[in-house]
Amino acid sequence: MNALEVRTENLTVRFGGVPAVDGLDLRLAPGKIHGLLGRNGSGKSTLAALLAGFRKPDEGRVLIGGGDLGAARTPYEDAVVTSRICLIRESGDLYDQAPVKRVLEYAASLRPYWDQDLAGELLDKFEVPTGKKVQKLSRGKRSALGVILGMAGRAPLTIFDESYLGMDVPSRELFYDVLLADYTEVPRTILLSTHLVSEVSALLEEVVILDQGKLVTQSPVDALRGRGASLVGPAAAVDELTAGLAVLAQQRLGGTKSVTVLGDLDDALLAKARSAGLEVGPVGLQELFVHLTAPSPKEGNR
Ligand SMILES: Nc1ncnc2c1ncn2[C@@H]1O[C@H](COP(=O)(O)OP(=O)(O)OP(=O)(O)O)[C@@H](O)[C@H]1O
Repeated sequence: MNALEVRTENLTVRFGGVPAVDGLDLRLAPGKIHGLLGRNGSGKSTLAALLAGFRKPDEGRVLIGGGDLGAARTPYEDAVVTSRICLIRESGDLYDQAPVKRVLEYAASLRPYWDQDLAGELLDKFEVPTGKKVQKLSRGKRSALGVILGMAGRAPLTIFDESYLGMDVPSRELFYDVLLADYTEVPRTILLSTHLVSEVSALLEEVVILDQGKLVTQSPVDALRGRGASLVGPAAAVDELTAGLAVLAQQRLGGTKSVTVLGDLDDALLAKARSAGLEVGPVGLQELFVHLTAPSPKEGNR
């Protein structure tokens, strides 16, 4: 498996003295699909640019190693490392005046692991016309082109920074399917930066959550989802069993209620819930994300 490992040490970038990425110590294990989650302005794009070597940190460092690179090195101004990293941003970073086929040829010339057959297959699937200039593509087709470049590049570290936001729901679904199928065939380290948490949660193995440039948590998804539970069933029974617990979210439909609680449920409570006919499951990633990144009452906007 040619997948890169990413580490950051005290990684910091400031704009006008205000930190956008603030002392991050991270490790992205090789060969996994990681989610980079955070609210608007939390530092996701800045972090993605740092990992890809597009930007120099003000403090600390990024270390990329493993796969065919071997010993870890910093990506900034290192062409060997950056040729193995593909960052696709929402803007696309595409040359507007060029026809799609030129953009693809250019990407193929830069990317050591480029797969032309995959590119062709994805162009058909996403129905992106190769003869048109990039400038003439709709927003959704530009996003699809970004996704095609990111997937066909098969870079050992591939980062999608909200690059698929311009796509409609069926196209995003297609992207998730294509990503999973190709990752299974050719495992690499993938980082998906997004706030569409519920859409991508099934794809993710690990998540990094940022808030105001700081690390809130880095965890395998299963461990994170185990930090709480959801109980669904007759409203009266759900209310009785969740009284006094930390409730993250609740929903009622007729006589049925669903409540998400934080914290471990003890065995006695779980047994009671099951005997009352309630369904007990793990907490949703989106609900946890909202909880973990909720502004504290004293904080204003940045
Ligand atoms: N070039 C820049 N100049 C000044 N401030 C910047 C610049 N780029 C980012 N910032 C600021 O840094 C912080 C983090 O921005 P960043 O774009 O990394 O967040 P994000 O999580 O990607 O946000 P979003 O989800 O809205 O895209 C924000 O406060 C933003 O205003």
